[in-house]
Amino acid sequence: MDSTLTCLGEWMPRQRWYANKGAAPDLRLVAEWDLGGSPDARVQVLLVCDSSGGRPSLYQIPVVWRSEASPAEIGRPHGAVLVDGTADAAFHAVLYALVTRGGRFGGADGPLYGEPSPRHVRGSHHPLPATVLEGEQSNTSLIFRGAGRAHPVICKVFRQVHAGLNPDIELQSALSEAGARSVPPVVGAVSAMWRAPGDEGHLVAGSLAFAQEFFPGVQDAWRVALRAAEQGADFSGPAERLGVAVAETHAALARLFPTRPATAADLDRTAARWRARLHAALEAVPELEAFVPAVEGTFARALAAPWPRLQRVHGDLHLGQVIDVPGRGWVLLDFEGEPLRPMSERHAPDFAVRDVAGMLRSFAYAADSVPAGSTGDPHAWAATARAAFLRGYAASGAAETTDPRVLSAFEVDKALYETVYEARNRPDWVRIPLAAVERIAAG
Ligand SMILES: Nc1ncnc2c1ncn2[C@@H]1O[C@H](COP(=O)(O)OP(=O)(O)O)[C@@H](O)[C@H]1O
Ligand SMILES: O=P(O)(O)O[C@H]1O[C@H](CO)[C@@H](O[C@H]2O[C@H](CO)[C@@H](O)[C@H](O)[C@H]2O)[C@H](O)[C@H]1O
Repeated sequence: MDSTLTCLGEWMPRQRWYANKGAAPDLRLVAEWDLGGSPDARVQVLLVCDSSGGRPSLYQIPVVWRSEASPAEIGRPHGAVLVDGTADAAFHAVLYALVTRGGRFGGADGPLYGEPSPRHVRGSHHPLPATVLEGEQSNTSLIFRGAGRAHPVICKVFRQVHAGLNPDIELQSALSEAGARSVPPVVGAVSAMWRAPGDEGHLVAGSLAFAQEFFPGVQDAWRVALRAAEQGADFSGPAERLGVAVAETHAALARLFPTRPATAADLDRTAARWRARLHAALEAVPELEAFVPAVEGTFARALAAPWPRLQRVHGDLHLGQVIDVPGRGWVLLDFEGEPLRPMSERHAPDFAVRDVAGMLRSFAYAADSVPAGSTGDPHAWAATARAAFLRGYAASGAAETTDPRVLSAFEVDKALYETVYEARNRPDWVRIPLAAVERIAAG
């Protein structure tokens, strides 16, 4: 009869959030918490360490143990029915209570606890059943539509978990508390303490879930921009407002968290990371070899230019991370940074130009995704959106503008990151960042 870990090992590689695609997971249980439920639906949160990749990764797997078959079944360890908690109403109810009302559950090494935000108005209502947000997500988000006057809530269950406060929670909570309207109001969070899977096994605390108000009926800008690019419809108005919103968010982050001038050591570290990404991209997509001299040239020109200050940033800004909310304006989501970057780097002050470059790459991504034969000229569309975004960013006067040589280098670096990301997750899309590197190389 299969064990729980065997069932998880067969199920995890089929999940979008499983990072080490192509390998069989090598799993070890690190922590588990019993979160109640009923005798027919026992709710647990498991932390499992996967050592199949180069670097061990710790995954959060909420589960529900049921006696009857379920459409969200993971497997049947020891004859019982093990269900994916994110698709099960019993886990939804516990999660909603944790983020809106708080609570604490003991574990062998430390507790799992929920904390509502001090600004969140606690409701006594019961949520309607949650739905899982569809889409290509690194995590799993649940939407609670709520009853009565309660606001809908989106709760992101982090799949890869790390010691320390998740930057998504850290940055968005600080911005929201400072009154920024460019992030959704915070509802609450879930954290836990566990023994780190390394040799020393010391006790650490980390984030498991983050809940914010959900804006219903708003499409993410990727879908909106893609449609505009397909139709050749002008996007310069929204792009310019988006530039202003990103600049104001950068300025707010620079007020809320420490900033410092870039030193020679920062430039060396950045250059080393650019080169490491170039090598990773070459391994994933050997066709890039022909463009190496041009890429190296872009890096060298940037390193000779003046550099901006370091500060906390979004870290993975693209059109899929922003929504244009009627009556509120542009809202930025998901401040977790790039999923392929180590968490220690994502917590550190960085260059705001990384976000600007990410958004510029995204306009180009939309243009390169337009099916052949559509009306309009997608590349002219992207050029107009790009110029409008940069105009908004500079005109707001809120944030530092960066030397164009430094911006170009961050754009190439982002395209190299995208090459690796797409090779691992969506191989059919690799042609998009590859074409970008080729264009940059052609000058
Ligand atoms: N507060 C919100 N209101 C409306 N839509 C949201 C909200 N938060 C997230 N979304 C939608 O969910 C998608 C995924 O959320 P995100 O935080 O980017 O998750 P992930 O870290 O898994 O990529 C976003 O692109 C957006 O479309
Ligand atoms: O949203 P995530 O933090 O999970 O970001 C990762 O996945 C993104 C794709 O979902 C990826 O973004 C790339 O594709 C987008 C279109 O789907 C495009 O808008 C972006 O410009 C492009 O980078 C992102 O790089 C990755 O970190």
